Amino acid sequence: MFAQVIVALDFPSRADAIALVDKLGQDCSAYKVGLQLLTEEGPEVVRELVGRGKSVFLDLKLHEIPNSVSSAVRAAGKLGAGMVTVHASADSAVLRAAVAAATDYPQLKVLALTVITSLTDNELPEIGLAPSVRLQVERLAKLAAVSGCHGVVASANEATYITTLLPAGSLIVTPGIQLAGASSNDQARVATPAFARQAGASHVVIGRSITQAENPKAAFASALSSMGARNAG
Ligand SMILES: O=c1ccn([C@@H]2O[C@H](COP(=O)(O)O)[C@@H](O)[C@H]2O)c(=O)[nH]1
Repeated sequence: MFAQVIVALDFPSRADAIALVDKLGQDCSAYKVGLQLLTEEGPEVVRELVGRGKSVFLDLKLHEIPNSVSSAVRAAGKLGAGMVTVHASADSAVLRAAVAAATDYPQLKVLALTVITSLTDNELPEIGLAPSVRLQVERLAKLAAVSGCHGVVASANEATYITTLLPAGSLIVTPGIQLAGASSNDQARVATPAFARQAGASHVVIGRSITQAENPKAAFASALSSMGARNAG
């Protein structure tokens, strides 16, 4: 299976985001909308992407009481989002509420966020988590599985063992992807697209390596070709 590339539209405006979408054209079919663009522009930008036939990963990183998470997941489904994120550490009741809310929206997949890719073993003690990223990811991936989530978000470095913890066909979505020669910026658990694909990621999320590249179309093509894929589908 080819891993699909999702380009993160971390932009301050709709105009900037859509300019990038226009540059990539038919090559890219999946985009991530996160807190910056959503807060700046509201849900209309998601509707616009969906209207253009793009698949939208709405990265809300929900961590709330079950009723609020459930309502937000329904709102994501109504917008036509294809994926939405919930912090796995919110607990199994919250994850189950998210999955139940998504059942009315067949296109919508609930992803449980395990450990954010900017963290390493060094930061976990100060936030009261398991002593290693590996252990914390394992705990939360198992929780996601028993709660019925469609997949998880983790770094590509954990993807291989995550595949042994989740039901077959689960999504493993990996941010922290670095193209050759690009900076890792604030990411800590980084990997190349080729590594992520080999490790079993179903999707790679790439932001700045593409959006801030001199030639975003060429950067996107290089990510695809390094994974042995000919197109985004
Ligand atoms: O653990 C996580 C969860 C989400 N993200 C998001 O992915 C992109 C990565 O952007 P880059 O510019 O390629 O670093 C960004 O939108 C994050 O919010 C993540 O990085 N790690």
